[in-house]
Amino acid sequence: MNVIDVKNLSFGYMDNLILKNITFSVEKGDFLGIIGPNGSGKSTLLKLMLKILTPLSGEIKLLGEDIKSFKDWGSIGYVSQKANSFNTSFPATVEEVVGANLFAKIGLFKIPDKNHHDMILKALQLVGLEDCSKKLIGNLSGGQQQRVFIARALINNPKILFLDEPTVGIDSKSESALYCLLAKLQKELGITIIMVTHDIQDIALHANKLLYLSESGIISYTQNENIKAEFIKQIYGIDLKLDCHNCKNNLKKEGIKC
Ligand SMILES: Nc1ncnc2c1ncn2[C@@H]1O[C@H](COP(=O)(O)OP(=O)(O)OP(=O)(O)O)[C@@H](O)[C@H]1O
Repeated sequence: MNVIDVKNLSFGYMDNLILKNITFSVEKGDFLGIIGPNGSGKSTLLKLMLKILTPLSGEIKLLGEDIKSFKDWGSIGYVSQKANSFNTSFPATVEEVVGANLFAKIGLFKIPDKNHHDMILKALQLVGLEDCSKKLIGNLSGGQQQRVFIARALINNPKILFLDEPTVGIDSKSESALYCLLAKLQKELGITIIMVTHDIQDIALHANKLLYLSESGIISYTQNENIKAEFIKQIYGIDLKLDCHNCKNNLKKEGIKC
């Protein structure tokens, strides 16, 4: 089943056309990596799929429904690029940051009840931070903070999780742990993952589909898991070693369970 269908999509800011006649689809449980040079429109494409922006022309369907009439936004999780620039000196605890996404459900001035606390704890358990719920967000590492933002996006049990450059500013160990977490969400919970990134090596290793946006606003797209290295070679001219065995060994060495 397709959870996202994008057909002949075009978009521009003022008279600057960024995306030209783009068509692709994403199936339930896919991990789609969106790659491409700076300014090619990757974040813009995410914002169109999240209805933050409106297409110039073309069609977007989420979970089988036209985005124009789509209402089930609880099924959609989003970790924006701005999560990276969240003011972490703000005196909020981890559970308050994660619970912020519940206010749409419980109302801004209502106090969360036990059920809501359980939802927060479950989201924190998914990202392995259940012991940090009372800590101030500013006292966590960059990688842990990124996990908190993912927990916030997971709290409503989304079917699709969009992430915009979630590995910016975190070290390679935290980055590996993040990919482990995403694989867990994809494989164990069946969450469809759409991630914008510049990490060609890691995304080619972990995503099962890749979409490359060029500077001219056109996409190249591979749905074939077996030709990801070939796809990257054609676009970037570099040879990638997509050796998952090695990657797992490295994670083991770093003490990360995957
Ligand atoms: N609100 C805006 N108004 C006008 N132009 C914009 C706006 N947002 C983005 N752009 C322009 O649209 C183009 C695509 O931007 P976008 O952020 O989608 O690219 P990107 O591929 O995500 O880039 P990066 O890899 O640097 O994050 C860029 O040229 C950018 O300057």
